[in-house]
Amino acid sequence: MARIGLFGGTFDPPHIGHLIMASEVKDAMQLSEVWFLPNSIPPHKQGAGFTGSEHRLNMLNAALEGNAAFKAEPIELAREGPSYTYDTVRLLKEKYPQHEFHFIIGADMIEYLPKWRDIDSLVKQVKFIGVNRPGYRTETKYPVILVDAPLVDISSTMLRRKFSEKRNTDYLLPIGVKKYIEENSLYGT
Ligand SMILES: Nc1ncnc2c1ncn2[C@@H]1O[C@H](COP(=O)(O)OP(=O)(O)OP(=O)(O)O)[C@@H](O)[C@H]1O
Ligand SMILES: O=C(O)c1ccc[n+]([C@@H]2O[C@H](COP(=O)([O-])O)[C@@H](O)[C@H]2O)c1
Repeated sequence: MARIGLFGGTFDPPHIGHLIMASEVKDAMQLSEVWFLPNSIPPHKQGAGFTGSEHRLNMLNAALEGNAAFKAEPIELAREGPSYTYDTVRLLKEKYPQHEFHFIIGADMIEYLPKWRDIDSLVKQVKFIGVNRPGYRTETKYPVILVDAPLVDISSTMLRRKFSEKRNTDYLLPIGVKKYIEENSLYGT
């Protein structure tokens, strides 16, 4: 049985905060791989306007290049409607009954867990691994295993703003992702 981390996100764009947390959780929880799940329609960002799935998947692949234990799993992109984690976990458990899945979330999502679809069943299906994030609390009534990772106060929102204002983004995201953004004129570049 392989221990797999599932890391869901919008990844618009992926940044080093995502990579550091995945890497720290992999080490702390002795995971063999982390599968990054770009969502199709983020359940709590509906109507917010985000970059198309194809660009987000391409940016994710660029971010994960060179790490054989990290891969993009576009399972949510194949489904219509909001990407509820409950549906994703059910499908993955059917497809890979031999794996033990751990779902990685940042502290903003720990706070939001009470609002997740079918959360009381979901916590029985998958182990939640929570990572600290500046400005958010990690206390919760749900069974979340906490992993302490170096705090990085970077968000995709901050990066989208920096790109649109033509400000410096060096070292905040992988160089391949930055190149992709500039080549495809994303975020007003
Ligand atoms: N700097 C960070 N520290 C800890 N957790 C993070 C960090 N950035 C993102 N996460 C977590 O990564 C997951 C995916 O996040 P997402 O792709 O929405 O990135 P984001 O930076 O929060 O994006 P946005 O600013 O657009 O809301 C979520 O569980 C989120 O809590
Ligand atoms: O299933 C839900 O109800 C639910 C509600 C909010 C967020 N999520 C998942 O949490 C992950 C992080 O979400 P986001 O929007 O911060 O990228 C992503 O995989 C989402 O699909 C899931």
